[in-house]
Amino acid sequence: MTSPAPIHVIGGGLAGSEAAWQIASAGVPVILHEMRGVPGVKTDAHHTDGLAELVCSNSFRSDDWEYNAVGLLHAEMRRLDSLIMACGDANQVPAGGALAVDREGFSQAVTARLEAHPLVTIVREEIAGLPPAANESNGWDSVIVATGPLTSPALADAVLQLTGEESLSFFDAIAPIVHADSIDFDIAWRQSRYDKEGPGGDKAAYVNCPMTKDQYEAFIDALLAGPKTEFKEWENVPYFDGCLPIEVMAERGRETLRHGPMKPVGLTNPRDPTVKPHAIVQLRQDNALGTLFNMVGFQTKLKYGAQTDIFRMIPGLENAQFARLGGLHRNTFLNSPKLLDGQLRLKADPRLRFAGQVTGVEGYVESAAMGLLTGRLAAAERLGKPLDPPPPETALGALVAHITGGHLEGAKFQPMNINYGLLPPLEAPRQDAEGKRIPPKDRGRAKKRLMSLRALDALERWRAG
Ligand SMILES: Cc1cc2nc3c(=O)[nH]c(=O)nc-3n(C[C@H](O)[C@H](O)[C@H](O)COP(=O)(O)OP(=O)(O)OC[C@H]3O[C@@H](n4cnc5c(N)ncnc54)[C@H](O)[C@@H]3O)c2cc1C
Repeated sequence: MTSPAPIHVIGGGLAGSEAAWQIASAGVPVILHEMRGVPGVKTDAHHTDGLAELVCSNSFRSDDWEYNAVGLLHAEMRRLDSLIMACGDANQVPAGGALAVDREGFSQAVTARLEAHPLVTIVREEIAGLPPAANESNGWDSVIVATGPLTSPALADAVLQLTGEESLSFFDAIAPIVHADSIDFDIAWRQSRYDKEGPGGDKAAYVNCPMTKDQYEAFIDALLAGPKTEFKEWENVPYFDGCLPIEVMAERGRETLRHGPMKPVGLTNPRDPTVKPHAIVQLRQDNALGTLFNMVGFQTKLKYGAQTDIFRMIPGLENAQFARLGGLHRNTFLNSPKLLDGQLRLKADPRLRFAGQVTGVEGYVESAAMGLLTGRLAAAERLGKPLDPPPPETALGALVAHITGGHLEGAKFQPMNINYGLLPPLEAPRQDAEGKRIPPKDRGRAKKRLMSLRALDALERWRAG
């Protein structure tokens, strides 16, 4: 039997290494192109030539599959023979409930496993533009682009040419995202400014959180005093006027926010219609499922711990659970909901699949997870047995569904971590398996466990075909 033509993977980071492993494991040859290792060529964040280098923290975050969405993603990836998880597990260092790894040992293990695989060829070179034209045997008809948040400029420019101005971002400006079921609707209410109807006919698209003068002043004090993350020298993220960090707006004057994202006009608090709030924080639906809301205009460089403390000062958000916190980073990522199909192929040139952070997922584990999926999808296609992605009840399927379609149309697409809000909602259980009443305070946690069990069950059914 003749061997199938190879698949090319560009970028040997978290996503590309995992994709290459999955392709080779399916019996398909793979050529992995990584530019680090060429003298003088590297990104601003990488320091070594090792594959799957962790550029910052050494943590894969929580390893708790029952109650944490990233822990669930770990569990799903382990069941699908993930190289990144196997090397992470083999190189773990003590970190409580988190999975943290010895970064050098981890990267060396990934590199060694790939180098030793007979179907993997590693080429140290930059692909400095669109991949070459395909012929019958060179394999360039199936390419996975996994070049990460710091994709080399030559390749990023070529993708930009192919997809158009609005399609590739070089920075993210992320406002915090809150789980809808953690908002206190005894305080917050739904209404659009001036009851203006949206294109879908909705006059109550926003969630509004009112503030008195004292609450506003205390909030501004906290914003000004809160610890901020510094930019690295090379990051040099420009502040665009439309998306200034909220604390920078506050620094420009104590009233700036009241005339900007927190302006209290065109809104009436139904519980106190005659009193005009001094300021109002608005949240807008962020995903098609309606389980997540983003804080409008609240992009921030505040440190994560400070964000939760300060944003829980907002009336209605005292018990907010954050699906993700805000940030501003250098980050090359596609407008995936517009550009990619459900197989993570570029609609404008379907021989190109994208994987990793460049697709608009965020984090080591999420990036590797997208590598795992694209590797499997590309290998299945090469073998003439196309595969559907896992169902959205799984963490893997939920991530793909979000970046390729679950993000709300019209809203600006911003990178996303895995979280339970991306999975189809479930009613919080009132009783446990033995029929014992679950107290209301424990129901959210019980719901997460049910969602995790549902996910692993759905994954097994998908795996069984
Ligand atoms: C400074 C920084 C800090 C971060 N810190 C964290 C953190 O602490 N925790 C976390 O979970 N996530 C973090 N992230 C986010 C993200 O999860 C990681 O960047 C992750 O490595 C993304 O995986 P990836 O495979 O998509 O990209 P990468 O791991 O960056 O891999 C991309 C690879 O492609 C190569 N490459 C680029 N262009 C080309 C080309 N044209 N030809 C050939 N090769 C090319 C690069 O050299 C690189 O090896 C951070 C990101 C940045 C930028």
